[in-house]
Order: sequence, then C-alpha cells, then structure tokens
Amino acid sequence: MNEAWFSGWRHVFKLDPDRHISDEALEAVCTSGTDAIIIGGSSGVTFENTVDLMARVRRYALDCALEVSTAEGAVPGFDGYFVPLVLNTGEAEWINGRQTEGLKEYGSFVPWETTAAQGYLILNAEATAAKLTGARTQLTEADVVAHVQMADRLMRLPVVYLEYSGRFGDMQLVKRAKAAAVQARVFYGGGIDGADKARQAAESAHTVVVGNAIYSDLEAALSTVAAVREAAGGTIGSK
Ligand SMILES: CC(C)=CCC/C(C)=C/CC/C(C)=C/CC/C(C)=C/CC/C(C)=C/CC/C(C)=C/CC/C(C)=C/COP(=O)(O)OP(=O)(O)O
Ligand SMILES: O=P(O)(O)OC[C@@H](O)CO
Ligand SMILES: [Mg+2]
Repeated sequence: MNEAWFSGWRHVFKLDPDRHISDEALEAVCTSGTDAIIIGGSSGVTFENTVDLMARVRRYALDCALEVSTAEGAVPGFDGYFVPLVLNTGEAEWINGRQTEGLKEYGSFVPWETTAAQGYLILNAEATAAKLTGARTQLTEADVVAHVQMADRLMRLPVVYLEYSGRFGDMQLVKRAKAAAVQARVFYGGGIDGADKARQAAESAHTVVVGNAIYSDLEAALSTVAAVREAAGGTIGSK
C-alpha cells in the first residue's frame, strides 16, 4: 500500500476554529516542531472561522489539514482533509449520513489523493462529540478490538481515531487498538496536558493529538512535542 500523506505524523496540534488563539500563541504552536496542524472542532465550525484560521496557519511552513465536521465548514485550500465516521454510534447520520450528504454537494471538488476517512471511536461520554453523536462510550476491550478490526480490516479505513477529547484515556486500550490495526494508523487524542501524558500516548498510538491544552496551558502543550519525539526515539512515521 502507498504511504499515506499523514504517515509521518507522530505529533499533531488540533486547533478549533470556534476558539480564539492570539498571533503569538499561534506562532509558538506552528514553530514548535510539531508535524502538522489539524483544524477541527465538533461545534461552532463555520466557513468564515475555518478560512480565517487556515489563512493564519498558512503563514508557517507545516502541513495543515482540515477535519471536516460540517458541510458548511468544507473549505478548499488545505494540504489534506479528514472525514470522520463515528464507529461506535447507533445513529447512521454520523456513520455515513452527513458524509454522503456532503459528498452530494462537494464530491466533484474533493482532492481524493489527500483526503482520508477516519474511523472514530469516541470513548469519553462527556466529550461534546460523544453527546452530539450519541456515541456508545462504555466499550470493553473486546468491543474496541472488534471495532478496530471492522475499521482496519473490513472497511480498510486509513485512520482509527481513539477519541477521549477532554479526558486522558486508557492507554492499555489504546495499545490493544494499535496491536489490532494492520494497515490503519491509530490516532490518539484526549486530555494530554503535558510531557508525561504525551509520552504515554506516544508509546501507545502512532499519532498523538493535542488540542485543549493549547488554550488552557500553552507552555505545557508545547512541551508535548519533545516528549513525543523522545518516546518515538526520534523516528518519524514508524508503524
Ligand atoms: C470544498 C472542498 C475542497 C471540500 C473538500 C472537503 C471534503 C473532503 C469534503 C467531503 C464532503 C463533506 C462536506 C462531507 C461532510 C462531512 C461531515 C459533515 C461529516 C460528519 C463528521 C462528524 C461525524 C462529526 C461529528 C463530530 C466529530 C466526530 C468531530 C470530529 C472532530 C472532533 C471530535 C473534534 C473535537 O471537538 P471539540 O469541539 O474540541 O470537542 P471538546 O468540546 O470535547 O473539546
Ligand atoms: O482537546 P484534547 O483533549 O487534547 O483532545 C484532542 C483531540 O483528540 C480532540 O479532538
Ligand atoms: Mg476541544
């Protein structure tokens, strides 16, 4: 299989178009040594706030991808696009409903070579995304492994995303998910508020995503870049 455009990413910062970030903080984030910026959020995402944030990140020389969470926020000009599908919901709207509606509108414009589906497993019941999508967050290890097999082996999704947004997750479960994935890259995000949790996450997943800490404690957020690098032994993109 060809290497995906995001296969070298070990550390990523996720910026929310619906939240304010100063120019100074944005510069620190974009020059931190992180592999990429993902722009995305589960609420309040519009065309205007997405374009605005993209233009500001574009001043810096690093990959910037959009995680498309609303059709309205589908903005051209990103280096790559992720389209989330929520695997652990019973509501088809979040598995393939909104996505196919979006494709009816924008399908002819999608840059397919740099667009990837993400199989989300949302595991924090308190996360906005869990409430929005009716995610079934109480999953056993067997449930998680079966969802990963479904996404990775049957659906051949290139990304499985273990999402604990707002809370640090169960790293044993994340390790099990990574062990079960054969071709998909396992992203982990949630509650990383400094170097120690970043290192644990880097030892458990392929790609570590840091979001809220950017807004609550920038210095701590920046410290996660080196922690992930060190845990990865300085390597980039190893499966
Ligand atoms: C014009 C052009 C070039 C288009 C290309 C873009 C493209 C590839 C379009 C595809 C077609 C399209 C428009 C599809 C629509 C996609 C869509 C609406 C999908 C639904 C996605 C989805 C399941 C959303 C639910 C929420 C979710 C899982 C969001 C993912 C991101 C996330 C969890 C962020 C964390 O949110 P946050 O707000 O930080 O949460 P906390 O409060 O917990 O911190
Ligand atoms: O905001 P946090 O909790 O760091 O989570 C990161 C990311 O997984 C959110 O989609
Ligand atoms: Mg958030």
